[in-house]
Amino acid sequence: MSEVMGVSRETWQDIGRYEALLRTWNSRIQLVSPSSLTEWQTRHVEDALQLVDIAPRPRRWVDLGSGGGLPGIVVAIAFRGSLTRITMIESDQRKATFLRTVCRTLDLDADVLAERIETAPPQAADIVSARALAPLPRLLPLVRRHLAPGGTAILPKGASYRQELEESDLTGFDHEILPSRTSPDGVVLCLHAVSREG
Ligand SMILES: C[S@@+](CC[C@H](N)C(=O)[O-])C[C@H]1O[C@@H](n2cnc3c(N)ncnc32)[C@H](O)[C@@H]1O
Repeated sequence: MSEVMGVSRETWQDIGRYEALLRTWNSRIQLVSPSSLTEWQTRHVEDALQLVDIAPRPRRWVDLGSGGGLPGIVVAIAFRGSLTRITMIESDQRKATFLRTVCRTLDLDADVLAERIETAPPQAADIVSARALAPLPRLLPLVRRHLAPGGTAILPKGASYRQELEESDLTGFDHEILPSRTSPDGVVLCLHAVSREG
């Protein structure tokens, strides 16, 4: 277990503490679908950890629509002790309370904005992630609001990604499509915000 995806024993211990909190709270507020918990490790944890491998040393990471903390909490655990600062934006107050409880209990260097992504102060992050939040055409304005020039959006997507790309205005981005390690039909879409200069 400690060797999975090159993650340390301490990180797995923290992920285990997060899982315990999530399972307890999930009986009161639905943070993830209960049926998905049977595949907790692959469907949620490894799905989030693959994003960390794509962005090895960011300074500011913002996760949009974090829900129960996926990928935001897993990212914060994985970057514990580094210079990376994580912010999760989640407008549902009960979910935001859960996220703050996890951050406090695990002493994570992360914060939670219980606000709408559209009106939260722009974060100028060098990495923006969003999982299961919205189709790409609706997601792009939200990403643009919080991404710094030269930053990268890392977006796990399902089989509909081709159509979403066709329907999106990617002006200002170079894009890269990486196969998902955890979902046979899925990809991780990376959008690099290119400089307008030159
Ligand atoms: C389908 S859930 C996905 C949660 C998590 N990212 C995951 O993969 O499990 C989408 C989350 O985004 C939040 N959300 C949706 N629109 C939002 C907005 N405009 N501003 C902030 N949060 C939003 C919802 O409250 C919900 O928790």
